[in-house]
Amino acid sequence: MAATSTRRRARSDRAGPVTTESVLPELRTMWWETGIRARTEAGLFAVFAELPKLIWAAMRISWQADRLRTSVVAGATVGAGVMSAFGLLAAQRVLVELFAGGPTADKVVAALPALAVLAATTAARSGMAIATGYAMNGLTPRVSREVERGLFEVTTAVRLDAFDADAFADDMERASRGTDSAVDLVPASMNLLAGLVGVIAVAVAVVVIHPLLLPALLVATVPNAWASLRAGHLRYQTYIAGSVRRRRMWLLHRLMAERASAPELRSYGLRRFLLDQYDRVMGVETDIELALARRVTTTITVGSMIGGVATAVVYVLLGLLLIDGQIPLAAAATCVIAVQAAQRSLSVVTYQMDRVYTEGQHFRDYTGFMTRAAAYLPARVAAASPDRLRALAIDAVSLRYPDRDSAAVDRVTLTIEAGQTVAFVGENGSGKSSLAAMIANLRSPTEGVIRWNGRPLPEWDRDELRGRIAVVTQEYHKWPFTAATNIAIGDIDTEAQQDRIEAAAARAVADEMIRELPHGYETLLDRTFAKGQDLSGGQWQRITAARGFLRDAELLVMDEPSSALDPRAEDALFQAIRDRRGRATTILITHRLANVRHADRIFVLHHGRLVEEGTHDELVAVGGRYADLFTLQAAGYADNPRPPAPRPATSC
Ligand SMILES: Nc1ncnc2c1ncn2[C@@H]1O[C@H](COP(=O)(O)OP(=O)(O)OP(=O)(O)O)[C@@H](O)[C@H]1O
Repeated sequence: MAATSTRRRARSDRAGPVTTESVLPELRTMWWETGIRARTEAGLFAVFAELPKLIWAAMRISWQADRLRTSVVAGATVGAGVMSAFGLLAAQRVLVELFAGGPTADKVVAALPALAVLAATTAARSGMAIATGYAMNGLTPRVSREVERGLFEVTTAVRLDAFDADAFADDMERASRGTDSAVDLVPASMNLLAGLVGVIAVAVAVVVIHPLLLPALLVATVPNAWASLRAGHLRYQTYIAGSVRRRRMWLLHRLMAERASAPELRSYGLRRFLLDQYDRVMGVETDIELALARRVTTTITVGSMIGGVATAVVYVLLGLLLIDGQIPLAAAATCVIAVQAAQRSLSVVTYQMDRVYTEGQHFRDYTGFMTRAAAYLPARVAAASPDRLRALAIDAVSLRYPDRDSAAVDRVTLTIEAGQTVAFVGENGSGKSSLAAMIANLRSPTEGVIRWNGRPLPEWDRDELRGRIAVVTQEYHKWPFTAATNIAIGDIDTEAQQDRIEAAAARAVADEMIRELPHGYETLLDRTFAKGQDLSGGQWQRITAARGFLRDAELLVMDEPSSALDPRAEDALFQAIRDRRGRATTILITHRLANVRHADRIFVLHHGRLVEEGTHDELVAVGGRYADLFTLQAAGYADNPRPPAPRPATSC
């Protein structure tokens, strides 16, 4: 047993064990993380400097979301602060009257006007608090909608190449956290403003009573403010540092708990392997969280201790002033009320400052993302409406993915005439899908130009062009909608008509299969819904092909449409593709070369370059790369593809 495990260890050492670092290299610090961390390590003064900007940002987004409610909240907040100041001064007046000499009845009568003012300000403050709460309840969902919709408007509009950049995915994750923060930032900013107005009101009242009490008030509250801000700062740093780790955790969650990965997880026995990864990533995460908790607790404890001592100093100072006869008893009593009110308001301020700062940082991730993502938005040009396709010219076109040394498509030049069915052929990774994606206007060439009727693609109206091209991608998406909707999204701008959907399904050999589903075309194709169904790979591919056929587009790009189809379905699908010849243009990408025999033109790609082109017969006659691939595949169908290897001679 021990020998077996030693052998196993020795073998795994030689092969290089699969470790978290080799599988999850992102766990290492990345350049953009370092940059952001440096920014967060700016001191507390920088935090103070930032608060007005953050509050302003919150006000702006709130204003954009709902002007009326924002005005109500802002007006009521300032009004409540003003009422606090009047209330405090009225309270002092009441105490002055009550502590004056003379019969009690006379003192009460004298205090009545001030008492009335006190009651009115208290009632007004309560009314404003109710108005603020009511307006806030309506404002929050509107703010949430405003920012979230803004984010989705950008994430659905950015060019496809944005998703190739690793930093973009992280940026987007933090931005979506930022949309939640906006919902917290707006009320936090309003509460902070309310607290500030309250503090100012108390400060004014205290100065009126005795100016010396103001610095004492500051001493009593600044340490807590510092501690809260420091804690927020620490939390934000940790959040940034854990961004990549969280993404990996999320991935591991999905891999271990989702249906899609469940069969392979079991068949390859990946349970232990994934749980190990979870433990290691979680171990790092827990250590970071514990270190953070220690630092936050220390900071808050120190702040509270200093704050407590400072409050005691304020009360001692007040006692000394009273004994010394420097302030009357009524003023001293008002002062105790004022100190408590100031502390209440200041604890609101410090707490809300923490929230505004922390949420504000996340919200800045959102606004920063929105700015950076703008660089990935397609250029807006006054574009012409494309006329019906006559010819597509691909002129010295290259595509280079970020962080890849070689070009995926390398200076390819070819022409496709309207009505032709052409095929892109080549080994895995030769650049077929990348070239098709550029022709379909999903990606832009890094060099060269693609012309639709002689004019570069970017000069045509993007949306109209999209309406003329249908694409069936190799990595099709299983949309969590009904079978009918899954086909209808092939022409989402047009009202879905059942007969069109059924006709498209019939062309893609999907009609009969869909009718056999429990609810026919209305069957939900997602197991996460009640009564939802899943389909086999080939059945999904038929639905995807139907989506491509729905529009009967001028240009149809079909990337590996039949890889999972049975022979009968495959034959019917290619018959439907052949039916388009002369009428509409089709670009076909497939490894099943028997299906491209009838193509008008076959383009052979190798390492991104166009190495051969011609009809099937021409290419076979040339005896080049296409002929090799075709012969190799055809041999698999021959009666006796390879002569049996000669047996070794045996002596009798
Ligand atoms: N989004 C991407 N980011 C980086 N590299 C990519 C990306 N997509 C494709 N590639 C690379 O570009 C090259 C061409 O890929 P492409 O998908 O165009 O090949 P293909 O001929 O369609 O392959 P297959 O027959 O396997 O579908 C490959 O080396 C691939 O690894």
